[in-house]
Amino acid sequence: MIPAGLTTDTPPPPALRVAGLSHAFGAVQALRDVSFDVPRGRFVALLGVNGAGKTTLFSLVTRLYDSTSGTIEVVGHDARRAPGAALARLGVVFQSRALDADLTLRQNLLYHAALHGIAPRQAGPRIDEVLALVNLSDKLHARVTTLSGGQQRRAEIARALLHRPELLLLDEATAGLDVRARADVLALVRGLVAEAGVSTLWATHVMEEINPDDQVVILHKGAVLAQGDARDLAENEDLGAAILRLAEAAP
Ligand SMILES: Nc1ncnc2c1ncn2[C@@H]1O[C@H](COP(=O)(O)OP(=O)(O)OP(=O)(O)O)[C@@H](O)[C@H]1O
Repeated sequence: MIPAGLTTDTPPPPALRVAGLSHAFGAVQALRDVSFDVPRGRFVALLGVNGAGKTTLFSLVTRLYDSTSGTIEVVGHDARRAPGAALARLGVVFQSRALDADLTLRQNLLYHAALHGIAPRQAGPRIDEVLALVNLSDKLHARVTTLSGGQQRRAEIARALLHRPELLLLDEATAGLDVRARADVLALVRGLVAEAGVSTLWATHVMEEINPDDQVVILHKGAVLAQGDARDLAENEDLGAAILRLAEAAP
């Protein structure tokens, strides 16, 4: 007999669950027992200075490297046991460029649509859809080289959204942009979270990019120093100390 008000339904899995994840490059321990969740529909900031392990973490989640200890689940799908299902729900914007600079935006996106197995007939409308989401509809036939740095980043985000992922990973997405373009890209991603419900893991070393409503995971020397709501930063001594240590460690 189930008491009134309770149900047997299990809660839906988070967009991303990382549990006990470790990774070494030879003698270099890049990640140590890292655990955190990205809840559905949330913006989670992964904060860490250079070398903290953010890119290694992304490489493991995207299966660029095999994870041999710990687990990674994307919307409940184990990245190791069911990589196809996990990767289908994942969109990634890496630090390195993913678009061919000499091709037009349309040519680039058609190519990536084909890589994702999107049928040619569906690709056109899907490209229009993602370019509208990143405010680049008027650049469909522009060559990537003619776009500004901020527009190129937005185009990379459009590419990552082509297969309608539930989870978006962005690795230092504002790196190399001027102040205005940084703010535009960040506002765009926050809009995707708020309006399209895309769960997001935003890796950064810039504390100013974090809002009080965000959840924060602080990664330092491969380990999670602290995690929690950003608004608790001022009151939470552990988190405050972690931020301080992080700032002191920054180059
Ligand atoms: N392919 C590799 N071979 C050996 N060591 C590596 C390799 N990739 C990363 N590392 C090391 O692992 C640690 C974590 O690096 P990682 O690139 O993940 O950090 P990061 O937080 O993404 O920093 P950055 O923003 O500079 O890329 C560092 O000590 C780095 O030197």
